[in-house]
Amino acid sequence: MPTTDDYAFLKGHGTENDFVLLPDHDGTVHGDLDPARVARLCDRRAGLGGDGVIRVVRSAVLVDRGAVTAHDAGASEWFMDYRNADGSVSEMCGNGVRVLAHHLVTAGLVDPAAGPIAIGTRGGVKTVTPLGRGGYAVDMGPAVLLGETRVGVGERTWPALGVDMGNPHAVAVVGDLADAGDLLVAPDADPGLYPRGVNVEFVVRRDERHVAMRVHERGSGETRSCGTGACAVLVASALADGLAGPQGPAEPVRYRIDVPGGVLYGTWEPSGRTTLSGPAVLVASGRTDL
Ligand SMILES: N[C@@H](CCC[C@H](N)C(=O)O)C(=O)O
Repeated sequence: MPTTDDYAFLKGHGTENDFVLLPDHDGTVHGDLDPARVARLCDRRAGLGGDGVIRVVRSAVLVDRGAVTAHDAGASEWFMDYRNADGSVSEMCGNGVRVLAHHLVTAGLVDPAAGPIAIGTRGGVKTVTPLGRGGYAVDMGPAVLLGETRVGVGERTWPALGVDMGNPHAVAVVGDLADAGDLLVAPDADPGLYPRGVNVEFVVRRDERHVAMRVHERGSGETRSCGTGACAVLVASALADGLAGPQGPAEPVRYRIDVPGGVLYGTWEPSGRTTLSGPAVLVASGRTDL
């Protein structure tokens, strides 16, 4: 039976996409992670505040429970059990997986000298490589193109490209990032293409291979950054700029992606795989009674 002493947490962020981390190595503390509890933890006034919760748990625990597939866990020791701020489950989080890797390294739970850190996610295993000074590169896997679609905010609509990065995205090029309005409610999107909701990115060009984005995250609202969204934006931008075909580029294409909370770099490889680089920061640790 867990006590409040078990309820350890850490708080961290990647380009200000912020998360509550719940160490629960053997899955004995948080059970199935109640959605209402996640929402309370993420509440910015009555809770700790966060765009999502990451339960730090051994992959084998979730596989044994039938909570995730053996494919998603692969040979990883650690799993990113990710929840959005409203308690809903997401397959992947590109900023969160760097923050989790940083925690595993700083807590001595993995040896960074042993090579890239494999982390299980519901979007498959991701490998994270420390770059030094709190920077990490993540092999985000292939981007799967979902085709042309449309998104809307209020009366305005835009053409968008659907991209699956393990989780679903729609990327719309806009004239000005302010065109997306206050993003207090989820943009309109095609429920046929996105039966489980979608993360929507609005993009403007800044320079050659340099774009800026805002995002409305499924289950969390507007956030200061989204790593999977940045990779979707990378792919949509490279296609729009004629630097790649649907299968990927002939040579690696690298973009700088400015987000409200900082700067990310994404690379689309000829193999079709994408890599995301950016910072990971831990800001607090403690115990919560929530
Ligand atoms: N912030 C994340 C994505 C988090 C999950 C997303 N809201 C979803 O529901 O798919 C990122 O950095 O990728």
